[in-house]
Amino acid sequence: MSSGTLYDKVWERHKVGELPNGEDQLFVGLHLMHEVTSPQAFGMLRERDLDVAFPERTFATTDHIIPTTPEERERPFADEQAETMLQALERNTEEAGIEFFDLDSGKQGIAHVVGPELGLTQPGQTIVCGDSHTSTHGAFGAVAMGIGTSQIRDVLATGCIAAEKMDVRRVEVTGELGDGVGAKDLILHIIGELGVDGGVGHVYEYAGEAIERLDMEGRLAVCNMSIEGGARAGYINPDQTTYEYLRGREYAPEGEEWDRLMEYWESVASEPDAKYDDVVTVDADDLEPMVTWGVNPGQVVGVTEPVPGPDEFAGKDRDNAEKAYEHMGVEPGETMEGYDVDVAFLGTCTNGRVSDFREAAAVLEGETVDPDVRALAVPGSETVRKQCEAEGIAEVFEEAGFQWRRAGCSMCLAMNGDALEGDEVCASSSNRNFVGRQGSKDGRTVLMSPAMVAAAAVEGEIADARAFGGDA
Ligand SMILES: CC(C)[C@H](C(=O)O)[C@@H](O)C(=O)O
Ligand code: SF4
Repeated sequence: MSSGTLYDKVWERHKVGELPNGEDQLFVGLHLMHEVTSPQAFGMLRERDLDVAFPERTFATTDHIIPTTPEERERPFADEQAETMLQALERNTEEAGIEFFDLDSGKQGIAHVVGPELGLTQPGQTIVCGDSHTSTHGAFGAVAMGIGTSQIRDVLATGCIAAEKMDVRRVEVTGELGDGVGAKDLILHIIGELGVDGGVGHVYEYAGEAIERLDMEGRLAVCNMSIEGGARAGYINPDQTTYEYLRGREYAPEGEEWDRLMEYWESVASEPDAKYDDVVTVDADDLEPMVTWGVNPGQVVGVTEPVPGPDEFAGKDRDNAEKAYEHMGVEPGETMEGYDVDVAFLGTCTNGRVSDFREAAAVLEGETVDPDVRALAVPGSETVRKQCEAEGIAEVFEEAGFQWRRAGCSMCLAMNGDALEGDEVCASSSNRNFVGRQGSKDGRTVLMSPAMVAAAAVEGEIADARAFGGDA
């Protein structure tokens, strides 16, 4: 078992007791909530006549079902199911006294974008949300994990969850990312190397030179996709980059409280002699912009590299590769560069932050979206949207021919009506390329960085963003 790691320290600090089934009872510092997974949990509380124990530790937002055009956001929504879900969240949060970042708050957005940017996400916390991409928040040096409905019920009723402690794998990233290669490329490469199931039973501690050099938004993108590599959570030890990002944010501590917490934050970082259950090394030198060729995030290659052939896989991986070639219509041995694209989608909890839009705007500046491409820019939050509008980034997108939308998950999961049609191919900055993920069973998703999405939008096919002098 690991010891002296941030994961161990934060876990022990929040452990209330051991349960007969071997799990631990863990106190939760921050609980984020969205409309999809919370209604059932509130229903369970009502059945037992229970109150919410720590409403001040829970924050709610609406992201999955929310329309992304101003017209469609008029209430009541045209989509009755979406309207019902939003009303349930409004009622539940109001009755419990939980702060809800609603459409009028100016703070609405994807839970994993909102938490960090408002300073709710802090180092050394235990953070949960009924959403698998809660791993995102680990970028601050927090133990952050997705939970299921019964755990949402438990955290609402008691402030605690029952959880099983995982092994810790240190993912040491050596070397330096080249120009036009960023955090998204790195995490896609890591998942390609370790496999989509590689992290099962583990949390990943990302460390090493290339990780330390990432800014907070890059670190968020890396930790976001931990779950796509099978890890229960992922984190990065807090450092000056973390503290500088956090200071001054709306919900961040101030004054003496800041000093007091800073001592705690510094104390939870992994010890230099910490013991890990496993250590793997990944090299960032010579990495290219990465693109997926298949139907899981681990089926990935560099943009100028050939798609691997069936002989390069064994067993289940080989079957999965065969299925992927067929669904995607890709030829082993060819590169993904030049693969036709119908839709370009920029946003999500992986790449819907200001730096992502800046990166894509650098590619789009003075360029025009291919007339055959439907291009959507969906900020991860209303805060991101307003910041991009203030910086003139939104204008670059609109002038190039992108639709500039309101904040939400949008076409990542297509729960809000933004969806692929037929067998459209989408160049997407999201995190999942599963069959049917973007709302059409024949739809095809190619995961890539924001700069690469912009390049694909302009070319109408997958293209190397480095040719645009894009600054990833
Ligand atoms: C709807 C939600 C429960 C789901 C998740 O847990 O991740 C979604 O956010 C996703 O990305 O598939
Ligand atoms: S943006 Fe996508 S991955 Fe993130 S929470 Fe929404 S649906 Fe899930």
